[in-house]
Amino acid sequence: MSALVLDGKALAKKTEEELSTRVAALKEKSGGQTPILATILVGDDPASATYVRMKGNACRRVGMDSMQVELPSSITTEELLAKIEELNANPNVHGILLQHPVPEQVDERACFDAIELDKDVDGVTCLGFGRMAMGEEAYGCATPKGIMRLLEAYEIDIAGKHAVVVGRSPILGKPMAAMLLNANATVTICHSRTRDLAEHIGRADIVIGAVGRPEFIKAEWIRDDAVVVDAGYHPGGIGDIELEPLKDRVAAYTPVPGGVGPMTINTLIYQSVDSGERKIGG
Ligand SMILES: NC(=O)C1=CN([C@@H]2O[C@H](COP(=O)(O)OP(=O)(O)OC[C@H]3O[C@@H](n4cnc5c(N)ncnc54)[C@H](OP(=O)(O)O)[C@@H]3O)[C@@H](O)[C@H]2O)C=CC1
Ligand SMILES: Nc1nc(=O)c2c([nH]1)NC[C@@H]1CN(c3ccc(C(=O)N[C@@H](CCC(=O)O)C(=O)O)cc3)C=[N+]21
Repeated sequence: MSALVLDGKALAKKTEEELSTRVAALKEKSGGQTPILATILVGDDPASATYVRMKGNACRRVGMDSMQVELPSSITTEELLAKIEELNANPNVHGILLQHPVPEQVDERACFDAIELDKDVDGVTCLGFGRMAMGEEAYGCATPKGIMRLLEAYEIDIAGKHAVVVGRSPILGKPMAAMLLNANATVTICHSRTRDLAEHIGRADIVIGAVGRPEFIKAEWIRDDAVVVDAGYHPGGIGDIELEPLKDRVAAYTPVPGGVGPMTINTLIYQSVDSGERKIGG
């Protein structure tokens, strides 16, 4: 039997149609105002520049504006904090994205946490994470929230299932685990100090690959009928999971590309529209 393909690209496209309608309605009501997402790119890493450009393009597709801030790689923490404060104070800015990673002399955590909670549409602040983890209202961290939206759209059962998250980074693995826990999964979090990784993965009903190493998670570790979510992305369209041998024996999987990536961007835009509606009045 061939597996269900969790098509993030298609879901993102469909959602963009709904978002376009909401943005147009907001514009109509407010005499021309649209939600605005400010993106901050520090330095000249070409991959980061591409992602930020894709985020700006997605804003345009739904009729939103974006404000693209580009800063030199020599910037200090203080300078970046000052820029974030300026965007916090700008009433025309409804969401702020600080692209990760920033240069190593910059305190990324301090800069993420400087983002005002109601503009944290990428879900990267400690406060937003804490609220989300406690089940309070907050914008979700974009990649894990995008994965949750994808699983929900395909009516994948989570409650009572054993989910194994491989990776515990602040903007992916850790919030992913909290979201799955809130959805009543039994959650195992694996990381670089985990022993017997293959055995943990072998017990998973749902596997989330977020390791950052190409095809590090082997197909043979994953059991038949698992739901496989590959959050990894490497040049050439390779994920963190060896997907090819799984395609005819698991229950469902996210393709790379076209799975998690488009949902990350879509979630950022979705939450920016939510923020715009709250501030402009939807
Ligand atoms: N599609 C999308 O929208 C996005 C995709 N990504 C992709 O997701 C992947 C992960 O990204 P990110 O979370 O930022 O990466 P990080 O490098 O920040 O985190 C990687 C995690 O994997 C763990 N890890 C590393 N080696 C091993 C190992 N040998 N065994 C078990 N765990 C290990 C690390 O453990 P430890 O904590 O112990 O160091 C860490 O928690 C990357 O491929 C990235 O490109 C990321 C963000 C968005
Ligand atoms: N503050 C912050 N928030 C992020 O969400 C964030 C970040 N920093 N830093 C980097 C990672 C990476 N990331 C991706 C987004 C979309 C695709 C994506 O759409 N990929 C396409 C393919 C893209 C291509 O063709 O190159 C796909 O998977 O189909 C990938 C990766 C967001 N990130």
